[in-house]
Amino acid sequence: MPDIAGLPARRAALQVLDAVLRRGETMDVALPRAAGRLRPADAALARAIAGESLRWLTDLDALIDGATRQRLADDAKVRSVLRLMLAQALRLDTPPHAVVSTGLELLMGGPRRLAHGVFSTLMKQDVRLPVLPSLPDTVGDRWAHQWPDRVDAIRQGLAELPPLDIMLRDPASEAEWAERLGGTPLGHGRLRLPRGQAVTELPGYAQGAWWVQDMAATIPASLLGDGAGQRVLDLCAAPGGKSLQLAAAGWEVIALEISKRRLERLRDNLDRTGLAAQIVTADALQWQPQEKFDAILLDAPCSATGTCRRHPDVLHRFLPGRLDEMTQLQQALCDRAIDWLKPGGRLVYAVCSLEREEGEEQASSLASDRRLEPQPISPEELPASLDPTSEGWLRTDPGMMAEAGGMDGFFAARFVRR
Ligand SMILES: C[S@@+](CC[C@H](N)C(=O)[O-])C[C@H]1O[C@@H](n2cnc3c(N)ncnc32)[C@H](O)[C@@H]1O
Repeated sequence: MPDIAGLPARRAALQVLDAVLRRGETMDVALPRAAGRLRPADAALARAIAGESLRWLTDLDALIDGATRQRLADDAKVRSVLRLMLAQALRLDTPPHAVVSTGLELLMGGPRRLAHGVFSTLMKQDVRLPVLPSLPDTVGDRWAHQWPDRVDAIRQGLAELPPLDIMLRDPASEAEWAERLGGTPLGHGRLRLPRGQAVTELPGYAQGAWWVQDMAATIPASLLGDGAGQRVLDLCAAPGGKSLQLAAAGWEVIALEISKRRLERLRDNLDRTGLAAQIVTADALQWQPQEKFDAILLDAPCSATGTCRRHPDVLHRFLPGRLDEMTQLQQALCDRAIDWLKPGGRLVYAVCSLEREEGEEQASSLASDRRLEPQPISPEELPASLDPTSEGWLRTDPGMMAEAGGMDGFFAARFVRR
């Protein structure tokens, strides 16, 4: 029997939720596997349902728990199906009859009456989600402690899907592309477009005039400035937005990355934009360069909690116990990067993390390294709405520039090799 309309998208969304919550996979890995063979519209719907379920998971669970006499196990299939059903009704404005027909189908041979009862009760009660998404305790408690003045703004930034930010290959063409694409110029070749567009269909994509990159993610590479005649090592390079930026700024780029799979995106983007970088697939902890570099960008592997607006799965995959392992890896990478710099060479250390251990604390320890001298970031180097910290570092979070659509959480600090 053929599937009822819309069922494949819901089935894929359920698989993604399961992969993220039970196996700790990223949505970016789980989605292509679950939805890769679907029509583009169904794949987009699967992404939207899974994404909104993860963004509002804590609040959806509170609604489910309020409507069940016996608490459903965290990993019960019926709980996940209810999460998807409620996310569609409360966030995506899907008509209840479509939510019910597709949702119950996912529970063939299972507790369909229970799911139907819970969903109908909540709809009759006309329940609503809170204004700000509640955070899972693991990150909520940390951020309330680490960012007491920012945590509500961060939740506000998380509440809505982010706009589409792009970076132009030629920053001087900002006004032209702003008009052609109907975007808002953010300065230095950054443009902000309304969300929900088919990226590959937009003017300029096929010709490689731009690539997708969150506004905050564009800042670390820009801190190395113009690179004409100089060599830069992009130490953890994939999927490669920063390598493209560096190549566009005239640097001779050596893009090193351990993951072959993640490098495919960089290769595609280089082909499309006509920019050049030498790609090295290697473990940075084993590799040795032949010559030293004028600059190194270390966009280190991290918990990625700063990207929670675009990747709400990070909120549920965050394991405080893994932070030590991550910070040790970051330190080891920094240590090698310092040795590979020419005297006077610059190091930018960056992470897309809101965890101080991965950002501010790493920068403090680099500042006390005798081989390095801090090179503070000046306000003129940053987009108009941002200021450096008192230490001369960059710190962004998803609650900043909220009225204009927010930005990812990022940390960056710059140093010079003595
Ligand atoms: C934050 S991401 C880099 C994002 C990238 N700079 C960009 O702008 O698209 C960190 C990257 O480090 C890579 N990585 C992790 N450990 C590594 C290692 N030992 N050697 C090289 N790359 C590594 C990961 O595979 C991941 O792609």
